[in-house]
Amino acid sequence: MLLSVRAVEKSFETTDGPQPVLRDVSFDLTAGRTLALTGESGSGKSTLLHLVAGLDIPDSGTILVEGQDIAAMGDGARAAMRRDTVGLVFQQFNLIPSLNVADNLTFHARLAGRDPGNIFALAERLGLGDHLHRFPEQLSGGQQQRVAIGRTLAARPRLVLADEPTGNLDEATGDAMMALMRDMAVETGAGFLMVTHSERLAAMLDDRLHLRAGRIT
Ligand SMILES: Nc1ncnc2c1ncn2[C@@H]1O[C@H](COP(=O)(O)OP(=O)(O)OP(=O)(O)O)[C@@H](O)[C@H]1O
Repeated sequence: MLLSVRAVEKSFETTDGPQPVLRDVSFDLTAGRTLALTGESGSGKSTLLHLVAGLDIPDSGTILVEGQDIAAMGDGARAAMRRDTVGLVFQQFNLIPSLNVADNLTFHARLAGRDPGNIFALAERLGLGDHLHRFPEQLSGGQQQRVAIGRTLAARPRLVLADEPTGNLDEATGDAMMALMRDMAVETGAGFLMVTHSERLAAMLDDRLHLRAGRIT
């Protein structure tokens, strides 16, 4: 199994004491499948995605990525897992301002020691074919977002995690980018987990997980 989440609980400390954010969350994601994570604002979606990405640790329960318990890993092993196995697409693009589009697109693949593949073909697919030599500040927000998506996918992660990755794009471009992310993830045999508020985007994926007040419903 690519991803197994079992009985995960997570609370955050507040001035009123610990506030439970995730309660008894369990699900699986198989390689090659796509899963939408939906739920109202504050239901715990981003918190769950951060835990799966190894950016935070659950209070109890287990998260296995390719059979490895990420809470049991040391910091170094968790960082290596994030670099080698997981690809993140967040709303903040975090492009490297001093690198042009071509070098931003290949950056993560090189960090992970992978061949980024045909960057021209990737740029064409992203609608960035004419922009490979531009720098991030010379791109629109939507174009920067497409670079961020392409950079993640060029590293061919086995688990692709996305948090509202098309939030800054118009509907048609957002749908096209979602389809591209989904297709590229599936083509490489990866699993794809995406947080979204959009019923339309959720319906484009194989399966759906809905959170209400931290529980799967
Ligand atoms: N680091 C933190 N410290 C304290 N509380 C937090 C922290 N991170 C999240 N929370 C709280 O946990 C709850 C769930 O937040 P989370 O960001 O996971 O929700 P979400 O479903 O992704 O919401 P949205 O759709 O608005 O992004 C919220 O009540 C939030 O205030």
